[in-house]
Amino acid sequence: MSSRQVSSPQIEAEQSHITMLYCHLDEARERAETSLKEAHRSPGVGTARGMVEREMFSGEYARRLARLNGVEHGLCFGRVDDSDGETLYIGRIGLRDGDGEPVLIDWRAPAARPFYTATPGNPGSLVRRRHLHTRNRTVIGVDDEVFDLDRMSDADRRSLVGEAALLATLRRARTGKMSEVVATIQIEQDRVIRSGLHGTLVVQGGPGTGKTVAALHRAAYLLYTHRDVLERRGVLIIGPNDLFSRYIEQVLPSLGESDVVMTTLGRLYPGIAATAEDSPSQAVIKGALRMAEVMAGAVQDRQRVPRGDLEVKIPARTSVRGGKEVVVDWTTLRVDHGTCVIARDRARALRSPHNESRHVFVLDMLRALATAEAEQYERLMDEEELGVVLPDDGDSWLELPPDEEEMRVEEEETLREACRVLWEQPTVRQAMDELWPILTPEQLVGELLADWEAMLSAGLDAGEAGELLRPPGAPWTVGDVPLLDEAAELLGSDLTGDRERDRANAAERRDEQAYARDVLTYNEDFEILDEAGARLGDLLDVGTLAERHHDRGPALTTAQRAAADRTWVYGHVILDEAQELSAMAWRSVMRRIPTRSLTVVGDIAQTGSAAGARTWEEVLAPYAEERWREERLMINYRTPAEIMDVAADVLRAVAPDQVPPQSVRTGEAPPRAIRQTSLDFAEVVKSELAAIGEGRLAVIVPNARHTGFAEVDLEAPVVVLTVTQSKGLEFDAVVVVAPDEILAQSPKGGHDLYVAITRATKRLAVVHEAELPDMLAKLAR
Ligand SMILES: Nc1ncnc2c1ncn2[C@@H]1O[C@H](COP(=O)(O)OP(=O)(O)OP(=O)(O)O)[C@@H](O)[C@H]1O
Repeated sequence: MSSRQVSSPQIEAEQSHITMLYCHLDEARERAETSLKEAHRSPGVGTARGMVEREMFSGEYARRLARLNGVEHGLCFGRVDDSDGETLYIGRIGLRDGDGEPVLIDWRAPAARPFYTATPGNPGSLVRRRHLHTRNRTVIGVDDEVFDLDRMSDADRRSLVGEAALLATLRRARTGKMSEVVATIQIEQDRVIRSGLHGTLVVQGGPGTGKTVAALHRAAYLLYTHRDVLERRGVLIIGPNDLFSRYIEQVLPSLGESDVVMTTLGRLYPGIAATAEDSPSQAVIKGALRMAEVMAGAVQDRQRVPRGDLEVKIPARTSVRGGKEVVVDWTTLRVDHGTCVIARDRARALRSPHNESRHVFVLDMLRALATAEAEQYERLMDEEELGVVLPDDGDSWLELPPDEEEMRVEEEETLREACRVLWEQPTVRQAMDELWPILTPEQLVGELLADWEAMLSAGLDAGEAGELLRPPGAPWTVGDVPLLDEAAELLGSDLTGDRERDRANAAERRDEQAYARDVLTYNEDFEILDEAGARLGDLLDVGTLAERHHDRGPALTTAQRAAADRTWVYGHVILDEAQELSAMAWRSVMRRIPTRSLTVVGDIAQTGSAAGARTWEEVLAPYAEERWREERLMINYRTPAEIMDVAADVLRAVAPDQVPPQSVRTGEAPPRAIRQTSLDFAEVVKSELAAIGEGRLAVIVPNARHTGFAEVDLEAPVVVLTVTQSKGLEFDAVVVVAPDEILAQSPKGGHDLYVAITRATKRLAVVHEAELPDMLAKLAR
């Protein structure tokens, strides 16, 4: 194979093709803009149907416009020529000319695949792969890889010069934001990206092997290939923290895809944004699967019966004083202990969520109270009758004995009415709330973790409870989120008062669905075609349309609806830095994807959380058993070989069974160690910054030294981070401070050190005061 840069006539030829493509893009944009404006002006606005149509059309056109705007930069980046003389241009989206002929192939389309998979040893039918470099809309360079010089024309052969597109990309200074790599996807990454939608795919790879970038391109590929399912159900991407989400947020929009839900483990439970971290020992306790039983125990403990009989005071006599009804006499109703136990057990036996079975418990208890009230009343009557002689009117014997069934119905009605009256009594409600309260997940978890005895009763041992005990109202930690999610499952929704509303809502939804079906049928002739020729009916389903009609506010995208709904079931979930998830966190994630259509991305060797994964087999066993597949990425695109050599020693010391990835680049400055009597890193930072010229630098410090640093701005030239914060990120230069303290800061300290030193793309300096750990012996002094 030869690889060269082509001469200026070739660049000119490519320029005219690129100019033509941008013309098509502009036209497509104009069409979308005009349609959007027309949709806003569409007739019938004001009527319900008009509003729905307007919402529906403008939503779709706005999305299409955003997609077209997102691909402006680097619209076309490649070209392949095959042995039959056919040429295809590869770009971020597909475009057709006026005759419907494809002029640009979407990188995700099957026809584009040879651009990524052809190798010198296995070129398929390709004779040449060309990378086109553009700035704005101008072609500034072209790289060719020629697989079959013999099959090229003489003119083409003469025009070849070369520089590997990949290496040029990798050498660029970092900006603080991850970029897409659509022009230089490598074969092993292509396999990950195009792996089928179904089932669980684990992408295991060392630092810098492109796991994150491949997973994001996979999201774009899956949305393109399975748009029907995935636009309806949504794609969820879960990252380790907000900083990481900010780092990757531009990748999908720049690939023309913005309709995904991006979240973190701390935000998985809607309404809570947990950022605080637990200590390693707390994380281990909260993360163990056993916590599911503890949570169930905590719920059971909130389904109480009194120690003895239940006694509830209710008003016996009231009188109106000063316009107000006041109680002048109370009476006590008593329900024996056994009856209370039966009521509790009957409600529990339903196996419904706590808040939903409260209804059954309360009804049984009200009946018992009403019966007690009736008995008391009868006793009173009997007592009164003892002293009173009824006048004999002589006729009473004539009354026929009442029919048994009639009596039963009458009694039942009296009982129900008595229950209803009792339920109005604050004292009765209070008693019910004490025995079987309506609980929110926040109440259950918050109160449990602030109550040592409650934790013991729920199933934790004294040591564990002591470890987790915290003041009421303490901030939520990331480790609390799976507990809240578990609690939400166990508690269910609060049904009191909601039943009627639910019923009304369900009826309204049915109407809306029928109406939406109507609109879609009505619009069958109303052909809105996108580039792929899809009609409205293909773009929107009845559910989505009905939902938009229902909201009546701004049209909600699937992503927006999904993000606000804890019980939303996604079409696909991508889990990054997945090695950090505890067993309880896996449980929460799996709830959102019962089909197990999941991409799990991570590196067992980088596990920093004490509750994190040791093997993928172990964490996936409860959910996917043997039914998952693995792709391994072995080439490190980030860290140069000089730094990776040092990192490999660390890995050997802390995880000898793990294989370090091979660096694709060499030739950067040797990483060095600087011993100082104080750990003042200002001078080192200054000299490293001068050495990289432009780009970004990170100082990675032990947790205990990370105090007083403001909110991290990844686009600033220098940031100071903990190892946890630096996970998944990269910088041109990295200064690691006090490696001995990083090693000692947690049971996974060695893994943390491995993560810290593999963040650099060019330069690494280690500042230390204590003796340098042996595993860093290869650093230059
Ligand atoms: N095919 C590629 N073309 C260009 N750049 C690439 C390619 N693959 C990876 N890179 C670059 O390599 C760097 C590392 O990629 P990424 O962050 O995805 O790795 P990772 O495996 O997730 O690393 P870590 O485990 O350390 O988080 C990024 O800058 C990414 O853009």
